Amino acid sequence: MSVHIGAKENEIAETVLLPGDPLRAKYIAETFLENPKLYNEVRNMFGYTGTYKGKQISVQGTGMGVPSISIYIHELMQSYNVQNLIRVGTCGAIQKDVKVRDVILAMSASTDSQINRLTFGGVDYAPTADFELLKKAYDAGVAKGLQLKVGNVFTADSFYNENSDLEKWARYQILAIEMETAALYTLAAKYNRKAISVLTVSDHILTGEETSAEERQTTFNEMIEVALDAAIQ
Ligand SMILES: O=P(O)(O)O[C@H]1O[C@H](CO)[C@@H](O)[C@H]1O
Ligand SMILES: O=c1cc[nH]c(=O)[nH]1
Repeated sequence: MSVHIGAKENEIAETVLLPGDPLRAKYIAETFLENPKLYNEVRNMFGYTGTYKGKQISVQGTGMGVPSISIYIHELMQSYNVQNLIRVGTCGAIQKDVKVRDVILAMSASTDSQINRLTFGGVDYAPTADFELLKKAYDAGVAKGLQLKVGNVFTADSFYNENSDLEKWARYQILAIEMETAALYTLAAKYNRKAISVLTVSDHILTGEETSAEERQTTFNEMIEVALDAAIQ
């Protein structure tokens, strides 16, 4: 096992879905995977492996924010040789034409996290999705008839931030705010692995519109199916 993941060698698939919420990991495993086996309960950050349309897939909760996801994906890549990392997360929209319940593919991620500036001596690094996975996810969404939004998201270090200039981020074409993708793309690049973030708009930050619990579940299903269909292509 690694420090935070209690799986044995070979218990984790080479492709892993990564929700922030460990209960979303449980929901995905129990709803979409055949024969799901729980491999991690350390800190209740559930991880499961099962099969989807005949291919072995794992799903691992990451917790919220850059430090938390960084721990899990580091250990998945370094201790379990995971090759494909697909975040399935929620986000808050900041563009008028991005609606609650839309599914977003994050082509790139801007951030106020200092993690890359610390790594690169104050120089900016551009965290970017893997093109192959991005295309697979896009094709999977189109095949399902979804109007996907594709573009730059913003990975924020704080959920409650009084100082963020959302109008400026929107003017610079940021689609939505979430809290992990910049770290996912940067660490995947560091270890030469493939990563994509597939996000559901759970709320609209400008209008205050939110999804109901039931609507969230249905919309989450679309995001999860896009991620799983991209994983098996
Ligand atoms: O729904 P998840 O995947 O946790 O993603 C979003 O939700 C959390 C904030 O509520 C942050 O982790 C943010 O990135
Ligand atoms: O990080 C997040 C996630 C969902 N909604 C937000 O406003 N922010």
